[in-house]
Amino acid sequence: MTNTNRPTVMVTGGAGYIGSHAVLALLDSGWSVVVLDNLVTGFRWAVDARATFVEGAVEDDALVRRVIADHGVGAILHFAGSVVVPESVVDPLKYYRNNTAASRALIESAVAGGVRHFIFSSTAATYGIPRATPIREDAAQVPINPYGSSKLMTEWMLRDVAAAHPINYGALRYFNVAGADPQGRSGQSTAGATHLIKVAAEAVSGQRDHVAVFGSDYATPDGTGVRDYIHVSDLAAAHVACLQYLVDHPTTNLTLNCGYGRGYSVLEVLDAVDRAVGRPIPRKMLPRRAGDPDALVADNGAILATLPWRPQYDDLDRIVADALRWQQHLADMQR
Ligand SMILES: NC(=O)c1ccc[n+]([C@@H]2O[C@H](COP(=O)([O-])OP(=O)(O)OC[C@H]3O[C@@H](n4cnc5c(N)ncnc54)[C@H](O)[C@@H]3O)[C@@H](O)[C@H]2O)c1
Ligand SMILES: O=c1ccn([C@@H]2O[C@H](COP(=O)(O)OP(=O)(O)O[C@H]3O[C@H](CO)[C@@H](O)[C@H](O)[C@H]3O)[C@@H](O)[C@H]2O)c(=O)[nH]1
Repeated sequence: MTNTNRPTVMVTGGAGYIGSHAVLALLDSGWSVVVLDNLVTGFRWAVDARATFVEGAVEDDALVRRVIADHGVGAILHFAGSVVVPESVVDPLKYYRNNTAASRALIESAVAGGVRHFIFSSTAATYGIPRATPIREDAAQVPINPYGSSKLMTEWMLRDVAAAHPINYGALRYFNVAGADPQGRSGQSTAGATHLIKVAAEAVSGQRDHVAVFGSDYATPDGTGVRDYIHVSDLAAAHVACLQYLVDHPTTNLTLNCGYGRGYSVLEVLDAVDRAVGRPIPRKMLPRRAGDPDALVADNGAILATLPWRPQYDDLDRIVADALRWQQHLADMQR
């Protein structure tokens, strides 16, 4: 579709965890989608058959410009990137290349190709250690790792580019994304996961013999880290709502936290997993992991006030159940 109200959407990283759910949400809402992904951590099978798939990198200027022109791309949802915080500490240049520099190239191609709308996967990691929680969008952004810095620089590029060129943007700062498509069409599939709920799901399916609890001396009610877990399908729906807003308000930009505004501790999450499977999954109390803040909880007042988005799956047990079901599906596929 090249109609300006419903432009074709290019989804970078659409073969990855969050991107594949956004592709489903866009397609289910009637948008035309072309996915661009180099499959470094994504999976070709994760891309719904209704979308066009192009294998390639966002920093491949010639390819990206050809895709924009050939498909009449009018909006980009940019999920592609490197996402492992501890890896960013040991290999920061990878993150400045694949997140910051690659995004710079993509944004330049977008401007050159006349793309009018751009949504960027930002992160609560741009806040660093918050002074106050819940965190508002106007809180200081002082990232404590290269991953967060690489993402913050992309937010700055978008701010400056939108002031200079006819493009508007949404910077969506995700809190902790978890769960899987309730219809079982996608989920978190990358091996070697570090995310708590994914790690716990691997322990349930027998791929790990325990879950490590990193730190029990945090300034939180039970001493373990507190996070705001958002169901990936609610997050995907927020992207569709954001896109429609950008199309309807072509001179407005949005920077929005994506979370439920409520935190759960590591132990509360593991209790939910135990409840779901009806047996205790072994836990090992370990020292703190480097760079983990005590608590990260979103103030989600802005997204609720701006978009018609309302969470459908704001329930830890539901998030855990969907994650476990997807993990079982992956295990069955590997058999
Ligand atoms: N998972 C979270 O909790 C979380 C939280 C905050 C922000 N984010 C952001 O959300 C986005 C998606 O994360 P995810 O968890 O789905 O990760 P993911 O690794 O599953 O998805 C990333 C996708 O991008 C692709 N990709 C990577 N580099 C590319 C490049 N240069 N060109 C083309 N494709 C490339 C990968 O193959 C993969 O399919 C990332 O930008 C991440 O920083 C994730
Ligand atoms: O095996 C594990 C894994 C995690 N944790 C703890 O669980 C909490 C959540 O950790 P994790 O799931 O790894 O997420 P975060 O480190 O909070 O980071 C995620 O959430 C951020 C936004 O809040 C994103 O920017 C990052 O990309 C994403 O990895 C933290 O307190 C961890 O210390 C454990 O105790 N054991």
